[in-house]
Amino acid sequence: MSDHPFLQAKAISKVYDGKHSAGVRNVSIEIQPGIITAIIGESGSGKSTLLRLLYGLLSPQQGEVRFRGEKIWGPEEKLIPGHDSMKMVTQHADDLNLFANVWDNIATLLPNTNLKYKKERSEELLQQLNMLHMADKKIATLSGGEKQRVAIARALALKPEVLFLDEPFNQVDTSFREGLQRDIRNIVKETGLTVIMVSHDPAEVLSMADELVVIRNGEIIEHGTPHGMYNHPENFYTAKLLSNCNVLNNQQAKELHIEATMEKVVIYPEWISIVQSFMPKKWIVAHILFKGPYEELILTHDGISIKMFNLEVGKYALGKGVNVKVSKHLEF
Ligand SMILES: Nc1ncnc2c1ncn2[C@@H]1O[C@H](COP(=O)(O)OP(=O)(O)OP(=O)(O)O)[C@@H](O)[C@H]1O
Repeated sequence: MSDHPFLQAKAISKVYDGKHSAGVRNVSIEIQPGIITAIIGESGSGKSTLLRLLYGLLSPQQGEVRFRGEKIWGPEEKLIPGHDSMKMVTQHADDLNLFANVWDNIATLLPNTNLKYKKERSEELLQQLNMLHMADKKIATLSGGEKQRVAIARALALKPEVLFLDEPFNQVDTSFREGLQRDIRNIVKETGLTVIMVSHDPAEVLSMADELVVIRNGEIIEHGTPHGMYNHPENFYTAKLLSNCNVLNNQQAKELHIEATMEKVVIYPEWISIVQSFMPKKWIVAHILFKGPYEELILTHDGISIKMFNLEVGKYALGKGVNVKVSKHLEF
């Protein structure tokens, strides 16, 4: 075992020409092995830039990236940048041979020196990604989600230690996404693979990642577990990234019996519930958005709107008056 950190960025910066604020500035981060780390942030915050710097696709202008103590060289320093133990899959799954079948797309990456191993490893990869039944299918006939599975199997063929995923599920149907996310989690659990992913989808990162890293304007502002960050975000920016939350000022919050000391009050929709009460019903059901298993209700009162989830679908009609209770709130 080496004493070096697994994967570490030390004060790295990459600022694009002519854009003083765009890119990544003075970022230090240590990636833990064997878990899924997700980098999240609003559009243009520098997520992809950070991922590419860690992978060696971009060279930092300052600072350095080290993998097990070994420097990761960028494209300006090395003909084949990065490290053999790292692979990246983007949303386009673009290195597939469209005219070959699934099996050949994977098997061609494995050496011919041991044909038994080649067959067993191809089978294992297809099994891990639930594609064994599609081994004979031509890539061109696959759906976006199936292609993405093959791209991931290819990336894993030579057993890299780190897999980078850049918005990997963007082109994948929602129904297909959860299965793929589960399979990746299983691979991480079974093989000890390290995954570093970029995503803008809160549901995806909350369910997939072990560690979240939040980036704003090219700087890391906080990191932690999905559970911890969701329930106790240090920053308003993080709360907004992770939840489609209600934001009120402290005066408006008084209408919900919240005496806030700070200016902004954040209430996640699931922290609001309708209660039976003899008090006058002051909140009016202004909109109902049917979501299948639940409804999203917009309640209004005195120019204030709040959003909540209602599991008792159909119970509250438009225009009905209700009373509400808030179980929790955040202040910023
Ligand atoms: N090659 C480039 N040349 C100039 N500016 C760039 C380049 N690549 C990215 N940028 C700028 O750097 C900033 C960060 O971009 P980056 O792609 O890292 O953000 P992101 O958080 O991944 O965004 P998104 O979620 O929209 O993909 C943006 O303002 C972007 O316009």
